[in-house]
Amino acid sequence: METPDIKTLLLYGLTTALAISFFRSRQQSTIPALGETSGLISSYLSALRLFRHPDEMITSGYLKDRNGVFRIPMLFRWDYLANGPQRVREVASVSEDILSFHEGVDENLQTTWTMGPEIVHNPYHVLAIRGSLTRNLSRCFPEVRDEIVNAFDDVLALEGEEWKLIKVLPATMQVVGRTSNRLFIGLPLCRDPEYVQLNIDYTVTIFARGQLIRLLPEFLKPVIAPILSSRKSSLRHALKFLKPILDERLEQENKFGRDRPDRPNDLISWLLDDAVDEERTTPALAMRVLVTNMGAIHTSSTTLTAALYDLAMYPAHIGPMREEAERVVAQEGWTKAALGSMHKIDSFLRESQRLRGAAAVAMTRKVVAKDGFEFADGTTIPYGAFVSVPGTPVHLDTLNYDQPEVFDGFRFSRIREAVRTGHDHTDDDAGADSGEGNGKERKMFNLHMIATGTEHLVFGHGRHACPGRFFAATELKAMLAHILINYDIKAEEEGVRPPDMVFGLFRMPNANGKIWMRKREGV
Ligand code: HEM
Repeated sequence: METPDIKTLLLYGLTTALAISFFRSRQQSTIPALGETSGLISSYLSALRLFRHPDEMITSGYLKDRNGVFRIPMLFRWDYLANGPQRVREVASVSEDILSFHEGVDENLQTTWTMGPEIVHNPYHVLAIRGSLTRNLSRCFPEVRDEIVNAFDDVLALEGEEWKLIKVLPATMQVVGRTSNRLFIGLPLCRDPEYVQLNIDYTVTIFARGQLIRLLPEFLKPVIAPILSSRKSSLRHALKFLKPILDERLEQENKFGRDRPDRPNDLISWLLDDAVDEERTTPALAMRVLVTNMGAIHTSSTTLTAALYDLAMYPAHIGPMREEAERVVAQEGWTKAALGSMHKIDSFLRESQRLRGAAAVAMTRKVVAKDGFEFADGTTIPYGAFVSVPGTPVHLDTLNYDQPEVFDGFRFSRIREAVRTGHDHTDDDAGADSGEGNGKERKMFNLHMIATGTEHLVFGHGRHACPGRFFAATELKAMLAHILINYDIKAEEEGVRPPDMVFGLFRMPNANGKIWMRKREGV
């Protein structure tokens, strides 16, 4: 079969878009809408306005009724946004058969076609990440640390004490790609530039192909989506690297079982702990490695990039965090437990995520219950619709944070310190959504980088909160501490932070931004 040409694809896309928008413009709802609902053109113009000014528009919907629900115009549909801590808790806790995270991702990224239906219907890799991977972080930390040191050396390639202008995002992608794969697959593959690049590119490919496939009418997908999808070619490329390793590991597992002293402690073993039937094959395992990389690389490298822009923009934070990193490492060495004592570094990363890490919306779910999803107050979201919660507006709400617009890197460590020393007089139940224990204990926990809450949504919240965040926090804190101890850093232009890039509801740090770096004297 021949690949359809671009004109044919555009024609399909346009026809579908028009049909859907016609339907959309007629959709009735009592839930207030942002923008025009009355006509085809006007509703498209509203969708376009939302694409260009997402934060501004969604904030206006949020502030109109902080506990309400409102609709926003997307290209093909109306999405619902639920405001207020009570509704965030409801969305966070409802089961997959009512509000589905995976069906939502499937529709937005066309997972069925781009990665395979088993990723939607049997996401067992999530269990491996939340369980075994997280439990093994302390034990695997020496390898993670070793890779961080080597990767920064190789990628920055700094000589002597000369300042060098570094393009941040490509550098952090390489470092995070290598470090993640040191944990997932180990040496020497984690240092193979082609393998690392394949994993970096995979996410971009999935997003691009997924958007194209989304334009197709459902009845054409079984025929055209496999041609547009890169699923087979990406898998073939991954197998070039992973097949020998996976073949051997499956053979050993079948021969000797899992209880053997020389069983490697890596993602392959953690996946094999839960993989059954057709998942215990080389291609199926290779696909899970790709998918785990997809969750890990871009998220963590954009977080580190944003934090480095903040470090260069607000250099007064460098001294106290450097002092903390040097002191803790001198006392405890480079261990995962030592990172737990780096409160300022943890706080800085959390603050950077609060201001730069949230998109305009968070926690997107698809309503899959046939009767729709009903909030406790009776507000109902219809079957098939998408519901999310506002992201940036929550992080910038004065009800949640003091002077929310201000970057205050030690905002969270200061409160932790005040709670620890008994000088904190704010409400003991503040942010009581996450963490265990009562009062003081819970409040301390809620301020850690990995703590999610109704007022901190960068990792989502509730049953689908990012399972990789414990690893992400470990590697990011170790990376920032390493940078502070070993390098000097300053903005390309003093006082100027490269502007974030915003594409509709997505936000990321500037991909072309640069900072100056040099090796510190005497280290
Ligand atoms: C700073 C880094 C990271 C950020 C900001 C981040 C953010 C997120 C967010 C927002 C979600 C969706 C939560 C929701 O809708 O409730 C998510 C889910 C997920 N993340 Fe992360 N993530 C990061 C790192 C990682 C890493 C390192 C891994 C893998 C080791 C990972 C694997 C996943 C997976 C598998 C899911 C899907 C969870 C599910 O199916 O229930 N993430 N992440």
